[in-house]
Amino acid sequence: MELRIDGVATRLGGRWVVDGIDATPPPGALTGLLGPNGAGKTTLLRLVAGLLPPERGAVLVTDPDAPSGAPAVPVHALPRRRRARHVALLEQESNATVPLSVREVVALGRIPYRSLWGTDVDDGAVDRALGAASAAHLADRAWSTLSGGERQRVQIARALAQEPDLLLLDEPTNHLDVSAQLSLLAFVRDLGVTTVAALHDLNLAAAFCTHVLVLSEGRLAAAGAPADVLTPALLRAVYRVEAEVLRHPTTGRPVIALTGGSAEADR
Ligand SMILES: Nc1ncnc2c1ncn2[C@@H]1O[C@H](COP(=O)(O)OP(=O)(O)OP(=O)(O)O)[C@@H](O)[C@H]1O
Repeated sequence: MELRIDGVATRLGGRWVVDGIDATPPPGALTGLLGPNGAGKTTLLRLVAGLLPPERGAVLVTDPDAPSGAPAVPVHALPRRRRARHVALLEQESNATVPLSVREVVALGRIPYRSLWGTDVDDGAVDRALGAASAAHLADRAWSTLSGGERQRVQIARALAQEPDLLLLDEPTNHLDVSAQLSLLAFVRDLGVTTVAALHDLNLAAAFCTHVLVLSEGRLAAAGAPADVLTPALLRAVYRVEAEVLRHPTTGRPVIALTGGSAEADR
């Protein structure tokens, strides 16, 4: 799915928390959404998901159900059911108390595909999603008994079960051990689906993302390939840290070595 973020801005609590963002994440690839706490990443993901209408600008997507060559449309104008089939958002918080099994939680991702009368669930899609998220072994467990990392895998499986054309992930590596972080990001990178993931780990972003968007106080501070964007000057300006940017000996990707604390605190 093609996605264009066109001058998007919105206020929350009377403040512009997303303030005029223009970006075109590459279709079919993994884009990292970076920036310090409070920079506006979650809010931008909710705008892109169509859950929050922008006060200014528009989030434009190609409608997969429209004839080819049809113009892009604002995502929040897509009918809800159609949007739910094509756009999946994995949010940061999950409710731990719902009395469902893991398989039932993942099957929630299939709701937009159900016929009006049917109770039919596409077990194949649920199984594929559980497998892809390395959560097949959890299928019969009660959701409320899972650890944080296990819950995160199941949430990812639910988003994948939706078989979206646009996948939006808010800190998907949260709670995951290092091996699960690597396999999740390798999986979504190779999925061929337009994916935007808010990430705090700059080295994971540098290693797996085709493109990164760096937000700072609601504005786009930089966008492009990780090697072009993740420079010491950018890290100092946006994160207030001192860092050296090395090259990975085998992949050639940037490796960020933090060398000092807050540049602000050192002043
Ligand atoms: N409902 C709300 N009302 C008022 N302010 C809000 C609301 N939701 C978010 N904000 C503020 O908007 C700003 C952006 O928040 P957002 O959650 O988008 O940032 P973020 O980059 O995802 O942060 P983090 O890395 O900490 O998750 C923050 O200053 C936050 O306090």
